[in-house]
Formats: sequence, structure tokens, C-alpha cells
Amino acid sequence: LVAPAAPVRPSTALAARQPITGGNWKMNPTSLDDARELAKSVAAAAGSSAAEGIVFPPYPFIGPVGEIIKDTKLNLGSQSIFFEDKGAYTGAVSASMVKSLGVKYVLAGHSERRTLFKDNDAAINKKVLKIIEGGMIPVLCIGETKEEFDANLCESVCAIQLAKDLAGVSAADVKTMIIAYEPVWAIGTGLVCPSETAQKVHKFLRAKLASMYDQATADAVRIQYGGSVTPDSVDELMSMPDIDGCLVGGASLDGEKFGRILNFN
Ligand SMILES: O=C(CO)COP(=O)(O)O
Repeated sequence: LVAPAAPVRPSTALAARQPITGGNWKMNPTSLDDARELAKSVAAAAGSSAAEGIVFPPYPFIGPVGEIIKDTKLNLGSQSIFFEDKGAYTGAVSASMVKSLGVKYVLAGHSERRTLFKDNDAAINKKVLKIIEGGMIPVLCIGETKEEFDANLCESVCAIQLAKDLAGVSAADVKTMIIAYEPVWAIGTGLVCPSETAQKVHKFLRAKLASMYDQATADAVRIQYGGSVTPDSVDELMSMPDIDGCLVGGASLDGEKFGRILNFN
């Protein structure tokens, strides 16, 4: 009798993917002082975590937060950019503006941008290309709604978003990118997608990337899970072979909790 093999995270290809976890602060905290306090507590709690860490502060706080985290292992992120370079676009922020503040990673396609700010796939695709052109790394967020999940449309919705949002992105660029699978029904609801379900979707996404590009490219892309991740759910999620990190909202506003998520077991 041969015992069934225990699930193991690293294979040769997987071992090369360093875990990466981001804290999306969204429209929090509400003052510069509070943003500085949060940045300090995240920096203290992150330590030398196994996962590469990113913080995504609101635009006005990117510079000051960058100053606080500059000597830590945390990376600076931006929650969005507009796809034009400069000009008469009141209220908009360009790729070069955030790049000049030290930003390395930029979110594109977050479900709150898609629904509240009407970012469609064409605009998201332009943003992805502009982020890359600007020398930064896109974190492309995709995911299905509750209705789509219930109708068993999760994989087809994600596949369409992936294809449209990555149009014109080269294999070399997609290799360094991050995809965040964020089921809309799990965001801010306390309902974490069961880790086996998330693993199945991540595996599907990697296969889709392999069909759009090639297997080596697909194996290099880091795919994050996002949606109500907490210190209680992170360890099981991170034990899944195709889950390479998390994109965290609510729990990233607490330095200790986010530190624990970065230092998963
Ligand atoms: O939208 C998210 C991260 O981008 C997830 O938010 P929550 O962790 O609050 O569910």
C-alpha cells in the first residue's frame, strides 16, 4: 500500500514564486496623522516576513507613507492611476506622478473601481499597459459577483476579464505581474471563499494564462486571493499550491493583523 501523497506547496516552478501580500487601505485612514500611525505599525509588525509586502495608501498619503516604509521590506503601492499622461483631466492622477513617489505596484480593475467608478475592461486594459510603460507592476484584480458565482459563471467571467484586461501585454511583462482573484461576494463581507474553491479558480486562471501565453509564463505569475482575509484564514489559504499571496482590505488597517497575515504559517 502506498500512502497518498500529502499536498505540498513547492514544485520546481512554484518554489520560484515568492509569496506577495498587499494591504489595500481603500479610502482609509481619513487623516495624514492616522495614515502615518498605520504605516508605522505595519512596518513594525511586518518584520522580515516570508511574504513580500505592499501597502496601497490613498493618493495623498503615498509620499508620507513611502518615507516611513523606505528602510523596511515593504513596497509602496497605488490604488489606481488614470491612463492618460498629463493634461486637462480634473481629479486624475497619472502613472508618472505615483512613480515619482516611489510606487512599485499599482492596482487595476478592483471591483470597487469597476462598479463605483465605472472602470470597464477597455479602460482597465489601458491602465495595465500604462502602468507597465511607466516602469511599475500592475496588480490586476478580477472576480465574479454573487449572481455569477451562483450561476456557475465564475471561471468564464474571470477568463473574459483576464483576456480583455491583458490585451497587448507581452509574455515578458505578464510574467512579473500579479493577478488578484477577488470574488466580489467575499469582499468586505466576512465571507471568505473556501480555500479549496479559491485554489480551483487560481489553478484555472493559471491554465488560462498558459493558453494565452505559455506554461513557463503562467508558472511565473503570482496570483493573490482577496476577500475577507484575516489572520484566522490566511494559513489555510496560503497552503494551497496556486495561492501565492493575499490582497487584504479590512484586516490591513490593523498593523498587528496585517503583520500576522504577512507572516503566515
Ligand atoms: O477588496 C479587498 C482587497 O482589495 C478585500 O477587502 P476585505 O479584505 O475587506 O474583504
